[in-house]
Amino acid sequence: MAQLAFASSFWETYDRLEKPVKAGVRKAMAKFQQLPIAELYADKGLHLESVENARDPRVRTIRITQSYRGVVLAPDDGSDMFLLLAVDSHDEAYNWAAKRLFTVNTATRGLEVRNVVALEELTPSLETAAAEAPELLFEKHSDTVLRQLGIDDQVLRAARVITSTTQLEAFGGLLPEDQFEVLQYLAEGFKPDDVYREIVAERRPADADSNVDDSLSMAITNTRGRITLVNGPEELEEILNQPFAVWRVFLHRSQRRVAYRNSYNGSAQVTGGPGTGKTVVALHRVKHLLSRDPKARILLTTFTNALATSLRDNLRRLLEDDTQLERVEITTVDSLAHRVVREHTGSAPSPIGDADERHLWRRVSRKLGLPWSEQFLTQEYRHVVLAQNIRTEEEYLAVKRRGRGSQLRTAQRKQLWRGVEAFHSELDAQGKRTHMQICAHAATVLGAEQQFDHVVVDEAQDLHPAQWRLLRAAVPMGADDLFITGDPHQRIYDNRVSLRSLGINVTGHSSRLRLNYRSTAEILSWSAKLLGNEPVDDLGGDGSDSLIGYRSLLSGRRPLVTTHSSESEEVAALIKQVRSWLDQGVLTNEIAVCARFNVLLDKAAEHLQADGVPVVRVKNRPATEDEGVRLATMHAMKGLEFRCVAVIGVTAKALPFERDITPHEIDAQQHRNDLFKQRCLLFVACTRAREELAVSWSGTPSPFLPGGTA
Ligand SMILES: Nc1ncnc2c1ncn2[C@@H]1O[C@H](COP(=O)(O)OP(=O)(O)OP(=O)(O)O)[C@@H](O)[C@H]1O
Repeated sequence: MAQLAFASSFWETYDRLEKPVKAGVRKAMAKFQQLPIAELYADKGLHLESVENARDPRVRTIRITQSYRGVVLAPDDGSDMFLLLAVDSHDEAYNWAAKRLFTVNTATRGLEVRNVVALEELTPSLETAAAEAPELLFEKHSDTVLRQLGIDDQVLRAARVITSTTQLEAFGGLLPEDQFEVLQYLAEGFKPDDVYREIVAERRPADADSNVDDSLSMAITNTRGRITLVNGPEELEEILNQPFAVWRVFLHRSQRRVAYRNSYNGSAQVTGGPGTGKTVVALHRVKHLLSRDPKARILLTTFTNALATSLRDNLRRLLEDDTQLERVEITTVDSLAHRVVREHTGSAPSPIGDADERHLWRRVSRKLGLPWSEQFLTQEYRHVVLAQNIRTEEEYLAVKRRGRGSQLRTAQRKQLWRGVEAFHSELDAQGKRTHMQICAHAATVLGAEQQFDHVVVDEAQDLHPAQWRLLRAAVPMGADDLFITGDPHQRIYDNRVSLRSLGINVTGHSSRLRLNYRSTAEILSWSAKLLGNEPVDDLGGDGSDSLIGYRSLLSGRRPLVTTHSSESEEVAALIKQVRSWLDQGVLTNEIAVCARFNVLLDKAAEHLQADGVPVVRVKNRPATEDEGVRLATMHAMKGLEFRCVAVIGVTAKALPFERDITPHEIDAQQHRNDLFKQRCLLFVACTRAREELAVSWSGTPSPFLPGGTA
């Protein structure tokens, strides 16, 4: 009987295989566990055969279905260990198999794979270009140093022609995994000793100096981060049957590298477009921190209660040991603030909702005859007063109103401050506080107690400075204090911060993920156009961010974009669309219908139910397995994902929604920010779709939509 192992390259696409192909994988793998090696080779159904012109003679293919082949690495060391590398359509599988070479890293002793054909083709032309280059990326490191870190002859030759980190990243997919990571660390300015400690020492087996076994089976056993060994039929069944569980076992190297870096000398930040696995990385970071220090207490935050519930479920699945979960508080920043204030004062704070806050500002404005709208006042209070923690009139008169595009002279500021005081008195009279005030209060309490050793923040792009102050106060400043993940392109609440000014410095510890695991390339490229050409402020407020290099390896149908003559016609078309997805075998809980406002969702719900389709509101926090097409406003779609998504009512009236847009003449900067926030909202909604996206409207379409309708 053979021993089975699975490589990360296989898992990266496994989830996307059609059901019959997955069944074929299960059947083929079961044979490996049942048949003696000689019978495996003789088995007509499996058809285990070598690949003509393969660069690695140990590469074989197996039959999965009529049109799909699996690629495996067969033992040549007398062992019975087979490694499943990939499953793809017939021609793709052979093409992939023929170009790959597998080697054992001399330093980490792990098994690595390279695209040897592409490397051979590319290196000579780059050598010519490098001869002219003013600077080479690795010129300060000698061959000896690079070799000690596991760089072999072919990679050394390639490394010697690389001129920039962009070029290194472009090379990345071709290079052996551990060696590429070593080069990335060096390119980031790490000293060779630190790279040895972070990568080589972490992975090299303890007995590597005395045991020089370089056999395939030993290398496979040594490669824990990229290869899973599977023992027995039950484990096989479990690993192949868990939907969406792949991320638990394998991280892409760009993800692993940030999640499992032993330690950051301070805070760290990970950005990336939708679906690049930021949440996955945050969860693995928590796992790493828990395992590294058996006493560590961790705060893991996200933006909504629904996302906190899903984080808890996923973390429970990821951790091997249930007691570890007890050391993690998983919550939203507002709930944390609420708890801290409640525990400190002995009574629960009473927060005021957004609508009531606006209403209160309207009252104050009218009462004092202020010349500003409630919207202007709400934003001034939020983006200036609370953001910069302004407590007195003197502070307000002196403050730089960052991010605001209107001027306020001293007399106007004095007048506005009267408004702030009146607003506070009204709140006091009602015994209420805004969420941000509760956060500010909690920050002062936590500052004295510091209840956590590490803080991991997901969906960081929408946090207000008051919320950041609370997070900063929750953990002592030092190594691995905050680990932050977020995407500035998904900023839907227009909170901009300077992390540095809040005592959070991620300089030198900032990484970007570029590979999208969720959506097809067709959905991504269409959705990216929704953002227009506005520069996007980065997460920490130090510069701008972009989606350059952001891509998906998955492909599928182009988004279906349709216009309708009336809302009723649009809803009727929606019912048809949902029916067609259900007919294709998509489950109700894998479909979401999303609109800007609840009125249209109510209408959609009514018609879907009348047609016999069960529905459930995302805000009611259904369990993952609960039946029902998910209905959500665009805001509630944050962080979620579904196989099929219908975004309806994308009209010029809804997006942009005029009431939420500051008029240009009142504040030009805020006007731009408000508009962009709504573009982001549509972008977030559309990028929740894994396989199919349908976008529709009736009447005049939203100007945010890329031109052309179906
Ligand atoms: N290494 C991986 N292998 C396979 N699937 C992965 C991997 N990393 C992430 N995924 C899958 O990709 C999808 C998106 O991941 P995740 O939600 O972490 O992305 P995100 O960057 O947080 O997205 P968003 O910003 O849009 O909320 C999930 O289905 C996740 O399971």
